[in-house]
Amino acid sequence: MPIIVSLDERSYPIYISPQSLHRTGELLIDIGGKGKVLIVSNPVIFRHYGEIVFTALITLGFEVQTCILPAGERYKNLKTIERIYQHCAQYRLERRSTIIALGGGVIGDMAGFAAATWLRGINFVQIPTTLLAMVDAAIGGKTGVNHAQGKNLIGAFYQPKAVVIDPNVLQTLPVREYRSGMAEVIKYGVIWEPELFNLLESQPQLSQYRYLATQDLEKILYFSCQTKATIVSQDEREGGIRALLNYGHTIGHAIETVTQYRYYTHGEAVALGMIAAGDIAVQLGWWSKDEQSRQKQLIANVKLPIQLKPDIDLEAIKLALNWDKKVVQGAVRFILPKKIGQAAMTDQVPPDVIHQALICLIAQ
Ligand SMILES: NC(=O)c1ccc[n+]([C@@H]2O[C@H](COP(=O)([O-])OP(=O)(O)OC[C@H]3O[C@@H](n4cnc5c(N)ncnc54)[C@H](O)[C@@H]3O)[C@@H](O)[C@H]2O)c1
Ligand SMILES: O=C(O)C(=O)C[C@@H](O)[C@H](O)[C@H](O)COP(=O)(O)O
Ligand SMILES: [Zn+2]
Repeated sequence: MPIIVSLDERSYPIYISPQSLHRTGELLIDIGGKGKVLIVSNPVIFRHYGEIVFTALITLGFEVQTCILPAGERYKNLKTIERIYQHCAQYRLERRSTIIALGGGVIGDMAGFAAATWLRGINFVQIPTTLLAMVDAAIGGKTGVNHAQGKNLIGAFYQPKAVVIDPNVLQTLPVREYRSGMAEVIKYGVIWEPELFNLLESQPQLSQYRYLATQDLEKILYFSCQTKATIVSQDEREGGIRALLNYGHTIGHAIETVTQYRYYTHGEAVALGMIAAGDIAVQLGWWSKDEQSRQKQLIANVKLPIQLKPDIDLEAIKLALNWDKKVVQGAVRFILPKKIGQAAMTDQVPPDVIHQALICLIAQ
């Protein structure tokens, strides 16, 4: 049974099943897809999985074209979106046509934004190929690109018609990207799901995909996708509870922007952001030193970074915080943990507390 993101007429299924890539055609028919399909991907991912998806669609009568974009966060911008539009125009995509994102969060965010805006919205399906995109980016309808001033500043809420997760594709995922996805999994454990946190803590080896037993990976995928689906179903446009999903992102996004996406993957920056947010929470008396060390230990067990490179300009990070989308009337708002499985938002964090958390992040 798929997990459902429940949003009235915009509700959609998340299928998690090995070999589901081979069933892309049937799944697309199930959700009413017909006619033209544009697969948006990058060269590495398309080399691994493009043909499977292409064939699955062609054999069921779809008219399939491809749009292969350069890989990397630094291409997540409006210039690349224009390339997708060129393909949409060249292949005359119509309102009933479908864009399929075959890739990680970068491809998903961009393909989704193009789908949201081409002809003011055409069908969109997510086939995430990174752990991070499976558990987070492909679900919930946040689409968009970066701007020179900051991360994801341009975008739209636009839900996919389905999310198709084939865990087998993780076999080719580079280990650094697997770890990056684990950061968002840890996030769910801290903000929402203590059982997931305990499951992660109980793993003897978390740092590589191949060390995880199949049933544990399945549980991790289900817990994570279910958590995201539950939160998004309650608050599609981040008017309230959805902001919890931004745990670790306030400082994480600032780190990514200031370092121009060169040093850290998104998940690595979020891991650092969670440690800093946890430290702020300790300073404010929101959560215990003991829970902060459990969080830090888990992050370290995954072999995600727990320290910021010393040459990074802390003042620049503090300035970049002002571009966070949660800012209200100039006040930066943080998601802070209260206990494992519970977090809340506050705009009452004194500047010296933020400064101290950043200093701690460097000097450990
Ligand atoms: N929309 C959302 O809700 C949301 C949530 C979280 C993150 N994001 C965004 O997602 C992006 C990060 O996504 P990501 O971590 O998936 O990184 P990514 O999309 O950059 O992919 C990472 C790398 O893995 C490679 N790759 C992907 N799948 C592969 C596979 N199966 N085998 C081999 N190589 C593979 C890609 O070519 C790429 O080089 C960021 O831009 C972030 O802002 C969005
Ligand atoms: O889905 C959400 O809501 C999230 O915040 C998930 C985050 O992991 C993700 O990185 C998201 O893109 C960040 O959103 P933003 O609004 O801060 O750009
Ligand atoms: Zn994220």
